[in-house]
Amino acid sequence: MITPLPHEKGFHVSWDQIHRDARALAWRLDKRGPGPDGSWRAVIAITRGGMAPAMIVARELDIRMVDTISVKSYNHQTQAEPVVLNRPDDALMGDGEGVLVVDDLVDTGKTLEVVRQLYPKAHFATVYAKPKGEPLVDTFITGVSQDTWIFFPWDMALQYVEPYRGKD
Ligand SMILES: O=P(O)(O)OC[C@H]1O[C@H](OP(=O)(O)OP(=O)(O)O)[C@H](O)[C@@H]1O
Ligand SMILES: Nc1nc2[nH]cnc2c(=O)[nH]1
Ligand SMILES: [Mg+2]
Repeated sequence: MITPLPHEKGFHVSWDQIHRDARALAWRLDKRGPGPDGSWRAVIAITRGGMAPAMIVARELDIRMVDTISVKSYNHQTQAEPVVLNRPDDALMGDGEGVLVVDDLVDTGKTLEVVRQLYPKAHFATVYAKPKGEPLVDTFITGVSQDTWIFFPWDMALQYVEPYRGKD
């Protein structure tokens, strides 16, 4: 078990924001693949957080070959060693050349490290990146400080909040 780091700040991402940021990621990756026309062979989502961004990237870049690699690292905010629970066929993946691997974020980089070992020639893209994980990611959109916990819309619900005057 790895000791959890304190997260002093929260960065709350709405559906609208993740949609915009995942689109920006797709546009940045457009025509940057190793295909003759700059295309990518496939999009691989790192589940579960990478699934929504990977879907948006695949849609924007018109890539129909989409698969998943299942990696579990965190239980809520507590980190453990990443475990690969399921992965695509080796026939599709090879060494990863021409494949876009997408995740919602890179934090310590442990998850990407494990997937990179499996597919060293793949291109690794995340929507958000914390400083420790930046060396592990090839393309990302927004940098977030290490002491921030990112809250995604699929982990949240709208809630009643007391009026400001009603507190104390
Ligand atoms: O860079 P790291 O420190 O390894 O952390 C990043 C990973 O942690 C989260 O996944 P998590 O294991 O919580 O699973 P989930 O995607 O199913 O929520 C996130 O979606 C990344 O995949
Ligand atoms: N939702 C979420 N999952 C994570 N896994 C590692 N870091 C984070 C984070 O900041 N937010
Ligand atoms: Mg994840």
